[in-house]
Amino acid sequence: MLPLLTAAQIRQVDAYTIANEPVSSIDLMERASKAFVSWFVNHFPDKRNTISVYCGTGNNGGDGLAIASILYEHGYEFINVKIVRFSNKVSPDFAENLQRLQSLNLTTESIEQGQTAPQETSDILIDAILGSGLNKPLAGDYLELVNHLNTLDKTIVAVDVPTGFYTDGEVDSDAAVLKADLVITFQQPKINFLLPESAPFIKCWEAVNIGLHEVFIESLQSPYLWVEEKDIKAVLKPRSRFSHKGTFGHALIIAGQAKTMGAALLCSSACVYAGAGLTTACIPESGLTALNSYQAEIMAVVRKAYEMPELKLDSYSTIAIGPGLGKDEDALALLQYVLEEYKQPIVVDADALNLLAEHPRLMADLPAGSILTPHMKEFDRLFGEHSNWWQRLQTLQQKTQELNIYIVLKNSYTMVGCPDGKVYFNSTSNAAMAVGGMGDVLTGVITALLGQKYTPEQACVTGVYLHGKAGDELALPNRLQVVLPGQVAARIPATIAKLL
Ligand SMILES: NC(=O)C1=CN([C@@H]2O[C@H](COP(=O)(O)OP(=O)(O)OC[C@H]3O[C@@H](n4cnc5c(N)ncnc54)[C@H](O)[C@@H]3O)[C@@H](O)[C@H]2O)[C@@H](O)CC1
Ligand SMILES: Nc1ncnc2c1ncn2[C@@H]1O[C@H](COP(=O)(O)OP(=O)(O)O)[C@@H](O)[C@H]1O
Ligand SMILES: [K+]
Repeated sequence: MLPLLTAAQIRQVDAYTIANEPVSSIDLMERASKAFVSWFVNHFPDKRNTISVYCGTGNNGGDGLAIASILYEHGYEFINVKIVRFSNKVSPDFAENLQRLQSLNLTTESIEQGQTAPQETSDILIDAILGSGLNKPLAGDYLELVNHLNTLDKTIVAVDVPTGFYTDGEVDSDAAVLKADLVITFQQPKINFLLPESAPFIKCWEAVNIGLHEVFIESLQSPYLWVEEKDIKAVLKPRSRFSHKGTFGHALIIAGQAKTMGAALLCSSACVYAGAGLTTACIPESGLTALNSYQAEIMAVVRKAYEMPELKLDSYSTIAIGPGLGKDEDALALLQYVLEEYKQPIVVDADALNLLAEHPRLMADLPAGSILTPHMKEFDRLFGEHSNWWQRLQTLQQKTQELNIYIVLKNSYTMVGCPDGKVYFNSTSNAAMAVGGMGDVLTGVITALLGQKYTPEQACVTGVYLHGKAGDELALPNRLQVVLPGQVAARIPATIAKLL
């Protein structure tokens, strides 16, 4: 897991690395700039590109100067360096890199205070004006320059952070930010890159490792963690030779209504594909034929209106409740029954979440370690309206600790909040997965993993990763704009196989 740090923590790590590793500040800057260029060259291999590098006079600008030199040495000939001299403060590494640059045959020009931005003829602009040192919203000359550059319709590649963008804390949707087509960021994605409010400012980003002191990074104990493939590989367990269906748990999925049987089918089917030994769906009578024809492997317990089905809850190793369940009295009675009778962690999704929101007293009855899987709207119904995602992230940490549960807050970088306050950010999934029913599949996958004796934390983190990865494997190679939930469910075994 890659710890995600705030800007203040990153400054600490930079300083610690320089003090404790055999690397000077200027060499660390050189390392970062080389890492930037190695990605840049991948994206823009044509050396005839005309490139303007806008450099502030702090360390972000220092990176910009080093990047200009390295690009030039790589054979990019058409480089203009534009030094934004709006401040009299100059960082030592900036000054040193400026001196180094002067030995190369590169055109540099300065943009002075109060001066309007000069003509721009380059195709690509590299933004090294301000980075993680941002400490107030842009104003004055900076604001004017950024607004002007935003009107030019050029390809903008930001160094570390787009100028004007806060890497943590609340993001103002009206903020003045130099909008980046690509951000090549150092060491780790910045926390706010992972929240939807970054969308207007950042089209895409890449993180490049610059070798900051990893032991010190760990020692900061950031609650925010980025999940990588190696983390999932370390958790997934291959099946042993003498295993049998009883080894992998019996999952009960309480879901579906006449008009929303699809949710029950998708959820139960995903549970089967994600490896549950046995899967039983508790569904309305009207859905039985659909269930049997959709997936022969699923067993059924039939519900009749106004009648509690006979459920021997203790015979199940795990229970999920909610997809397509509806919110009528029967649904509420079922939820209450499960909360009263079942003492192991359960998975609560969709309508069961909405029932919890309408009857918040029930939340105290959730078995310890249970998993809620809301999307943004369900989350706000449960815990109140939020005006931004940073606030939602804080509530996620607060509620998981208070209720001793896990919350999977679904998004393009789905967050898994844990009872100890940790939050995992998922690195898989894509917009082709924005299709109704996709969440039902996720619930099925998490439930199956829980039944296979993964801990609730592992079930959430691994389930979210596998679900997104299956969607990526289906959509990305062929640039599909749409993948269907049923396809994602059926893909899960192949996704797991690849990781094992
Ligand atoms: N050794 C290091 O510390 C490393 C730093 N790196 C680079 O250094 C950057 C951070 O550098 P700095 O801390 O020098 O900060 P920046 O270069 O981001 O900003 C420079 C200075 O501008 C001022 N400023 C902030 N917000 C402003 C605003 N709205 N209007 C006007 N002035 C403002 C601040 O005094 C700030 O220190 C990173 O983003 C990264 O690019 C990399 O070279 C990796 C190593
Ligand atoms: N733009 C996107 N990028 C990445 N993942 C997405 C995107 N849109 C949706 N998803 C994923 O699809 C699922 C949608 O869940 P949800 O909204 O509950 O769907 P439903 O209620 O229809 O089943 C979530 O796991 C979410 O992470
Ligand atoms: K920048």
